[in-house]
Amino acid sequence: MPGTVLPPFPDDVPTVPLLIIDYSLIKEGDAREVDRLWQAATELGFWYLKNHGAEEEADAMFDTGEATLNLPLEEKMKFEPGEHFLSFGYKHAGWMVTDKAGNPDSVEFMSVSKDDILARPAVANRTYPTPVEASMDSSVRPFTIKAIEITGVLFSVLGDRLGLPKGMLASVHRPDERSGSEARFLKVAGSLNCQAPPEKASLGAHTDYGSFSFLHNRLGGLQVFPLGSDGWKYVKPIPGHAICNIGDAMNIFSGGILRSNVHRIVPPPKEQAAYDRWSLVYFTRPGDSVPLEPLSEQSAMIADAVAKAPAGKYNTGTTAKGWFARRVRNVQLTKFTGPQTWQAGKGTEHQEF
Ligand SMILES: O=C(O)CCC(=O)C(=O)O
Ligand SMILES: [Fe+2]
Repeated sequence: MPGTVLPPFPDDVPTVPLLIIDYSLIKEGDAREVDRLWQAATELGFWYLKNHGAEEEADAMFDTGEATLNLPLEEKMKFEPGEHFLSFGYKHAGWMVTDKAGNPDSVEFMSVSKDDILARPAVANRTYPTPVEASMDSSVRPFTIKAIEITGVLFSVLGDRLGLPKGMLASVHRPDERSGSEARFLKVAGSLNCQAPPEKASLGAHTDYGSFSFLHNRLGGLQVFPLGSDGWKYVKPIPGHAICNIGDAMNIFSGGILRSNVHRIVPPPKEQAAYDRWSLVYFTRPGDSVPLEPLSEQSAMIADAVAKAPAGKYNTGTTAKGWFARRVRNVQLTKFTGPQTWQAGKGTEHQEF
């Protein structure tokens, strides 16, 4: 709630020391900072981003998210996507499974399609609750435009380092091509968190479906499982710092060079658990029709990585839209028939936990 003083993140829980990347230096082309970004994207696939210039837009979006997800359940349920949309609209807590045993999640989301945000007043996919529609000009579109701009700069730098022709990554993420890109508000009610054990997943272990996630946290609860680690580690929220991560599509395009790391949400640690957990993310996903295959013909470095990987590992045989649809479909509680459904919804780096 605006004005609520949140308890600090505890200093006695295991955290992952993400690299802090300075966006203003990346924009200037600072060679050392570009090296650090490359290290973050290839080793863990998660990093903090400071000086990104979207701080005010993100704050305004938290207000929009609270106004939206604090609506009565009955009102929010009018915006459930139904069968024909991928994820745009409202997802109630308990709609998804969190693990192969079929335990339900406890996160609710409102996901707003980039195509709707950029098309308003026209409707590209659907409409959203009044607080979202009424804030399109004041928060939703300004935040989205900043997120698209920041993502474009990071992709340009990562594309150069991958040996891709200039504009290659931009061409598979054109804002004017219909895609699964979306701004998402998330809430986990404190009343659910404080009854749950600290290890109970609110959102199960997953990799992100798309290319890149630009995430904003206030309370803890996000955890990452670094490769070779002895367990889950919290990502400590730092004011003004976004949390960025690579998703499956960039992992596939790069033949595995960029990492799409597994993460999950658990109740915020210790005293923080009693509070509602709000978060905000902009997901960049490739254009719907883009084949999800390594960009080997455009980069010798990617071709070499693919040649060294097990045969066919990165050949999905589907488009970005097909990949997204498969993953969303198989995580639904009502479609769950056993561990095989969970397995059928997995992404590039799924491991057993
Ligand atoms: O709320 C968070 O911190 C993470 C959300 C997330 O991982 C997702 O929506 O994919
Ligand atoms: Fe995620």
